[in-house]
Amino acid sequence: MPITEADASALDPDTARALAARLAEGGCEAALPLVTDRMILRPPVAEDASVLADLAGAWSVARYTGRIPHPYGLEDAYAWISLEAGLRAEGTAVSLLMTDRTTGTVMGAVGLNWNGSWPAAELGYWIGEPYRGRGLAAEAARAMLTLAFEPLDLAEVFASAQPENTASLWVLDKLGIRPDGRRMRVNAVARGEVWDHERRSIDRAAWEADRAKRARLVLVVAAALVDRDGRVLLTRRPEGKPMAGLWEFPGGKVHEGETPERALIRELHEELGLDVRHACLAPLTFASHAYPDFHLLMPLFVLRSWHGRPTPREGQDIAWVRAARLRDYPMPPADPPLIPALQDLLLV
Ligand SMILES: Nc1nc2c([nH]c(=O)n2[C@H]2C[C@H](O)[C@@H](COP(=O)(O)OP(=O)(O)OP(=O)(O)O)O2)c(=O)[nH]1
Repeated sequence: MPITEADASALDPDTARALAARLAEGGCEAALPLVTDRMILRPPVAEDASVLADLAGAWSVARYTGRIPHPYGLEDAYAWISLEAGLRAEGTAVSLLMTDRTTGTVMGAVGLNWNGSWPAAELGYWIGEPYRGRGLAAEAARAMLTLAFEPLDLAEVFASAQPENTASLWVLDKLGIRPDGRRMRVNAVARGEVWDHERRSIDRAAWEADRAKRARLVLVVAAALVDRDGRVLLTRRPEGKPMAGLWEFPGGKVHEGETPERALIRELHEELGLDVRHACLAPLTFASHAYPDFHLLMPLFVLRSWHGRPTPREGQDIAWVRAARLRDYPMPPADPPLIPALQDLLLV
């Protein structure tokens, strides 16, 4: 639904209350926090003030954002945290910190604000200097689109970026947030300027089409080969393949007309020169993971007996790894959730 100026900002108190309830943290009815492959996106709290002041205090952050003043100190961070808590509680905006899923480190912030533009929301984000170049802003912004169109049921998300801010333009392009022929004015407090920017937006229909494309299921089958010492065979994705260099369980795509078991027997022969019998394949668990352009569904079988010695036939490195050490090997993002099932099986 295209948003016109006349539709905008008709946010009645009941709608705002409903949106605030969906943003409240706690039960599984609530939308927050958001979990992505590498991050937990959660509201800021007072304890975050000093790290926020450090990260957002850098000119490299302030110069491209509208709302962050420069210099930016501890008091500014406290004020922002309390302002955002108020907006979230009243149901007119949500700002979340990008935190590392493993360490909890705060890396940046991402927000939606529909105060005055409802049912459209403005998307904004910034990322601290040490955490750039890893695609984190796009990952966080994608989660915000899901938040906007699903639990919050908004109709459009819009944004803008300075023409020389190529990293930010790349994020918007990647998410399908495209120029919509309109302009928007941004009050850039750090520079004391008013920018007149190309407005970019994505509406619900475009977001749903993109999501449907990315939901295409790809069935891959893989095996955890376990040797007599209880070690697991990992193979390293060779150069030239997507995710080259990461360690994975041997296997591959299930072809048309194949069962997962037949496909696995074929792949283990092609990749490692092994002969495997169907009866030796024991199902263990599965991975279900949303990659940017497809959804992976991957049953994982355990195999303790085979004919032949694993011999890499596609130039890949191989490693026999103790169950307790599996996390030391960088894996595709679909794989780490498989590790606990293997450790339960193999660690006594
Ligand atoms: N084999 C395997 N693939 C994995 C794992 N984890 C994971 O995300 N994948 C993904 C990577 C790829 O996108 C996809 C497997 O595709 P592939 O390209 O390796 O499969 P294939 O051998 O059939 O390749 P090809 O014929 O298309 O070249 O599954 C894993 O542990 N093992």
